[in-house]
Amino acid sequence: MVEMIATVTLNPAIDHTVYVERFVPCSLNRAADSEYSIGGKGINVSKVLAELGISSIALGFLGKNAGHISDELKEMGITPDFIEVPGNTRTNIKIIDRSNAASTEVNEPGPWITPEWLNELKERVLYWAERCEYITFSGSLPQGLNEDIYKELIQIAKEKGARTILDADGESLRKGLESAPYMIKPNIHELKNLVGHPLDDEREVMNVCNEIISSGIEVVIVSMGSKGSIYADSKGVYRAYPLELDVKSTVGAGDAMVAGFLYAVDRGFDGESTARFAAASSSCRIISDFKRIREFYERIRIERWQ
Ligand SMILES: Nc1ncnc2c1ncn2[C@@H]1O[C@H](COP(=O)(O)OP(=O)(O)OP(=O)(O)O)[C@@H](O)[C@H]1O
Ligand SMILES: O=P(O)(O)OC[C@@]1(O)O[C@H](CO)[C@@H](O)[C@@H]1O
Repeated sequence: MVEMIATVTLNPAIDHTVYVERFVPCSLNRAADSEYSIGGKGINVSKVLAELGISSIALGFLGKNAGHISDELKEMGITPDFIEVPGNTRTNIKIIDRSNAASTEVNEPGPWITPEWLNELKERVLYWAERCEYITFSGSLPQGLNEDIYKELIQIAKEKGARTILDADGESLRKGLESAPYMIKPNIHELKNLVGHPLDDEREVMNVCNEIISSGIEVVIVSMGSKGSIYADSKGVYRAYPLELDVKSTVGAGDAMVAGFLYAVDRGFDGESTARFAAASSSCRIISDFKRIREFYERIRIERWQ
């Protein structure tokens, strides 16, 4: 059993999700429904872990407007250990078109983080890395942080013996890889950005995964939205095909995959079962119902590719 898991969200968010019957750009759209939820990728991982019965510690920066995030996390059984910073936590807008479940997202940049606050965060990562078996680092960077921040934090966590998981994009992902995290979960767009060319053939995606594994990263899961996912470790590569579901929103589906991966690791699953469980967890996220996880776990179609 995993001793403890910490999630790091440097740039949390309040997600304002607006549902419209049919989204028309450049016109007046009327909301059929609207909701606010606490988010940011690491916080979402913690929330799904809680759904799956696993407690976690949530770290990062919170602005003056976001004290309620810690309260809500506590109510879910998650331990918040955020640093309160001047400025506001961002509000990210998610417009969901109910006719096809497509999402249009507008994410704010987030508050400005000074070197002083960053040093405090490094102290907390160091503290929790000594006590946790796994630490996830997910999402975009708030203003003022350098793109090598994940590289540095992963190094700190690894030196204290924690296994690290990175879900990032662009330069922060590229630099983070230099510290060889235990696992990464790029989506297909992030992987294309990383390699710098299109990846139209899925076998090519597999080859890129194999290259990443040979560079010292132990597990790669590439999520491909409605096309499913590819899981790779040193023992095998698995292709998971998606279920046809009545999608409510795909926002946070990738974070649910990371949480599903951690659950599987916690239970000592093999590669195939881990790929299956991570996919099942993301399927639950998109219909907002984690009670069906066992059913989805059984139903997901998996092929061994290597
Ligand atoms: N439309 C869909 N139908 C079925 N499954 C889906 C759909 N969209 C996403 N999924 C499932 O969720 C997984 C993760 O999706 P995706 O690749 O969109 O993650 P992501 O881009 O990291 O998302 P986010 O950043 O919002 O967390 C997919 O691999 C798949 O299993
Ligand atoms: O701007 P980032 O940090 O890349 O992504 C933030 C975000 O879009 O990711 C989550 C879904 O994965 C949302 O809760 C949140 O709004």
